[in-house]
Amino acid sequence: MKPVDVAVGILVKPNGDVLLGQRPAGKPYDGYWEFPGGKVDPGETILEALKREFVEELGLQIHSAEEWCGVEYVYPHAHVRLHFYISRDWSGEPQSLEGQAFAWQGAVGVEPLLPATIPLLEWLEQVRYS
Ligand SMILES: Nc1nc2c([nH]c(=O)n2[C@@H]2O[C@H](COP(=O)(O)OP(=O)(O)OP(=O)(O)O)[C@@H](O)[C@H]2O)c(=O)[nH]1
Repeated sequence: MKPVDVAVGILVKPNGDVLLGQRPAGKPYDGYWEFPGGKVDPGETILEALKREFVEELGLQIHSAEEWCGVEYVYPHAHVRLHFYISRDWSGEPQSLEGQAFAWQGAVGVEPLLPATIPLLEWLEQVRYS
């Protein structure tokens, strides 16, 4: 399976909370929580995809974001290459434009999380309050 590039954004509030979304019904792993994002379209940079996904899914504008880390994971339905970005420079209030639930979390307490996303939480503790 050829890897698919996915742009994923970790939006951090000044108090350190991060935004998570729940995958809607009908998608693989529906009901699982993830950091918002989606597949990079052909001809698009990862940052462009990130900004587009946040507008489409949540009505949020990301003004700038910093590349943080990459994780590759093979699911039964896909082989993904996740590009995680951190942004503290965004505007708007999240809206559920695709019917998904979302939540700002301090210590991440929502469950279940997508398997590829779980190791990120520990790393995140080291940067979110910096
Ligand atoms: N946005 C996001 N996707 C993640 C995370 N962790 C993770 O494994 N993924 C995987 O990355 C892919 C994201 O693509 P997507 O949400 O645009 O695509 P999808 O599977 O819903 O399919 P579709 O959009 O073609 O219907 C999925 O395969 C998803 O399982 C994460 O934290 N955030």
